[in-house]
Amino acid sequence: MKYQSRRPALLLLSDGTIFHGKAVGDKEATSYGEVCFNTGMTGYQEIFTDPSYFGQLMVTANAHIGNYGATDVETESDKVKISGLICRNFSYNYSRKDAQESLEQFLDKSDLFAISDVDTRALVAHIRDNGSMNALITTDVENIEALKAKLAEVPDMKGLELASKVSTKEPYYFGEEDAEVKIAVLDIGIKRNILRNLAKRGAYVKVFPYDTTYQEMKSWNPDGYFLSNGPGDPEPLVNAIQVAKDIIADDEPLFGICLGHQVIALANGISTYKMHNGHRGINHPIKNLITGKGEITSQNHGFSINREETEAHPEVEITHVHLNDHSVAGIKMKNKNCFSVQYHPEASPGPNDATYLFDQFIENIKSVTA
Ligand SMILES: NC(=O)CC[C@H](N)C(=O)O
Repeated sequence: MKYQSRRPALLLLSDGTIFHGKAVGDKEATSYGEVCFNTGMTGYQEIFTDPSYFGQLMVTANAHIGNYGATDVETESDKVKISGLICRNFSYNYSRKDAQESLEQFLDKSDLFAISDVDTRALVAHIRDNGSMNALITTDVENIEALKAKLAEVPDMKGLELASKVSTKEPYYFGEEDAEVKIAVLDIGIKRNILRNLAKRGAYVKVFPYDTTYQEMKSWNPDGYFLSNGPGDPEPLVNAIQVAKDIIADDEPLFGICLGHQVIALANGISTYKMHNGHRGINHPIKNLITGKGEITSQNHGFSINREETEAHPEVEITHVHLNDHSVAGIKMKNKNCFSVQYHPEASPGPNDATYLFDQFIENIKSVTA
């Protein structure tokens, strides 16, 4: 049954282009979101559960998805966060000793709708040339005109606040209580591997909901602060930007990743913009301008910070640059204990070239607590 008579499905882009495929699974479904592609060859489970992808339809550029199955540890949050999956070949079978279930079973638990047998090479080229846009995937292949009207109502990613949709509702702790340093995290969509990386370096972490104020975080008496990755446009994150401003004003140790990096830039009056196409993959080249060394990094972002404004800023220095398009990949504040990167040192998936940034953060904290 799985290999025969599969339901026809299609992808409709907001520019009217249609790509045909087949539904994975047997249900009727329609899913909406901003279409984006990830070029990583592995790490699909980590990608699908990354909260930064909330509200996005994911195209996997790799030709085979699902062939190494799923586990309950290769996850970056409690459930699948992408709004739909578009792939070339979906593997119902899997082959790996440690896998616990098939990708189909794993996606079913989050009720995720996926379509396969799509010409993803043509699709990726289309999105690359025409830029990011909203789209839908559906099994309702006879009702395109009605679906077009619904697609037109899907909000644009630019200006969209999504952190509140994925942030924790209640504060929680991570790591050992008797750890050397205490770090307060503002959760605007955090990936688990960031928490693992902090705890592994001797930090006890308290994770706060997205709308927590600096004063509330400070009352826990942390040694340092962290602003997480997350979905959506950074600009509407009024509270997070205020929290960053307050931390910087008090000159407390601060580190930000991806959305957190963009929030730190906005707190410094540097604007952000929506990229033609984001960076999503696990082989993005970065140059560290302080050491002169190259890094291969994991990336997932559709917004970026304004390069000219950063260069002209008297208190902010560019520390890392993306070698493909020279966009800003990292900054630090010249006279404050604050730095951030646009990419993902926690990888998951991806290479570990940049994990030194977590060591640097712990050193930054210890330099003031010692
Ligand atoms: N991974 C992230 O934190 C992504 C940040 C932001 N949502 C962007 O797309 O640029």
